[in-house]
Amino acid sequence: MGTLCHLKWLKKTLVSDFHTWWKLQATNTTGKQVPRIYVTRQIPPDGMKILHQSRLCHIEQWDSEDPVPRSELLKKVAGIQGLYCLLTEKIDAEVLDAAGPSLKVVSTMSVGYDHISLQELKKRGIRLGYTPDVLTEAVAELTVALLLAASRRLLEAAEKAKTGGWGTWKPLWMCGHGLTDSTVGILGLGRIGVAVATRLKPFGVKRFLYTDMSARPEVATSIPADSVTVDELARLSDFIVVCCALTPETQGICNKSLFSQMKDTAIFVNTSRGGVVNQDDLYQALVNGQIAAAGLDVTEPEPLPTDHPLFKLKNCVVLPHIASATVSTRNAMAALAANNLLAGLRGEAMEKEVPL
Ligand SMILES: O=C(O)C(=O)CO
Repeated sequence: MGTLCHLKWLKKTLVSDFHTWWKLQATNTTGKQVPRIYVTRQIPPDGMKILHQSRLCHIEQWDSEDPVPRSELLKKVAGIQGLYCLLTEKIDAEVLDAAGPSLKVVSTMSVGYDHISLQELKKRGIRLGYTPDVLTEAVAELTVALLLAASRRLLEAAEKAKTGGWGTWKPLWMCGHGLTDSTVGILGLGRIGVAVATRLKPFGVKRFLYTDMSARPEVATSIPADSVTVDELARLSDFIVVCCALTPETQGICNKSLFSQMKDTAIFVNTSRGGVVNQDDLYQALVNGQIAAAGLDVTEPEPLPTDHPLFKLKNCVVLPHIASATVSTRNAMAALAANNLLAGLRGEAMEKEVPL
């Protein structure tokens, strides 16, 4: 056999061996074909354990802390039945077409699903699982921490202390704004908005206001919080906390109009999605002293480039989207997403499913 022929034979053998191996991988111990799923990242152990122990599916994974490159995702989804994804993956017609008609379930390890085209899923009859509730407390806690960091100038003050800017105790130095007797406005009174209000109440907040797509009297009375328009929220609040989902209605809702009506002592906090805020307008409001300070856990894009003007402002605290980042919360999210995926593959009701 000539060298070329030999190489061709070797390639054919390897390819055929790969197909045999692949078929073996995609069967369970009873020899039955099992669904193939793709997991787009390293996920917390509780989620992985549930997927492995189910023995219900053959798992392929992007085994990295960093997002799967788009080209790799498009390749890997071909022929899968289930997709376990994160908020960093845009799941649109291109991905769904690459997956093909075998795809039955998408499960995202997030409460937000603005990265997924619901319309495209619906068109193809694909079900969607998500992870509400399990992260509510962690996100609310971080929202309070961020609010305090921005309003009491924690990062600025700590930096001064560390770098020799701490001269002596000065009556007018590093003064911020406190929650006692304040009015707090919540944009989006869902589970997280309510949890934030509950946590802020013991700080002595005088009045809670909220704006939502429609009034939510049942939850609002438990705080209590008054329903107002966006303009009233802007004018009356000492603190505005954004807790709404990113939808076509909320895209860019925090803009020049909102910031220009806010008090110049007011603090703006966002732990929902960066797309809710017009960042150029926010930057101008912070630079021009239209508002006192901002705390952002989410930005557009993410990560926010290190040379972004918002990073240059003393009165803006930017965190790298860590609101749900506690060990137990991330494990709970991973487990819920895994259980949703498995339920979907079995054709059963998911614990948390987005109605399409
Ligand atoms: O679950 C989500 O949507 C997040 O933003 C994670 O904190």
